[in-house]
Amino acid sequence: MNDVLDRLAEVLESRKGADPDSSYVAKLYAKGLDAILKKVGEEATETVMAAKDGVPDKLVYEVADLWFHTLVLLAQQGLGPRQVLDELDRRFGLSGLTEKAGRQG
Ligand SMILES: N=c1c2ncn([C@@H]3O[C@H](COP(=O)(O)OP(=O)(O)OP(=O)(O)O)[C@@H](O)[C@H]3O)c2ncn1[C@@H]1O[C@H](COP(=O)(O)O)[C@@H](O)[C@H]1O
Repeated sequence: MNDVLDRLAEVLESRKGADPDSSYVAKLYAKGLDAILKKVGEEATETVMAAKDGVPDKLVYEVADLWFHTLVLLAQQGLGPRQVLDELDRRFGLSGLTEKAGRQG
């Protein structure tokens, strides 16, 4: 599953320096950080509204838009999904240790 994120991250990287007229991502990069942050904010709001509507397909669609735009943000900042997945993995490891410690205590 992470393969999708890695492959998408590669595409996002390849759009750096691409023609903004031929690529949505290149256009976002050209507009700059504030424009990307605006999209992240909009997609977060649309995600909240979709959850409130209670339509599962709509929620999945909006979360995909949100994830996509956060990946664009990470790429623009010189980061990628790998760092986020590593952080989640680290927390998962920590919580695993906590549960283990709890069981032992
Ligand atoms: N996954 C996506 C993806 N998800 C959403 N979007 C775009 O994100 C925008 C979502 O914004 P909105 O829902 O607000 O729609 P909108 O009103 O058209 O948005 P704006 O033009 O106002 O920003 C739409 O224009 C979608 O086309 C995406 N655009 C591209 N990708 C992926 O990124 C790759 C590179 O895209 P290009 O740079 O266009 O080649 C593609 O191969 C895809 O895999």
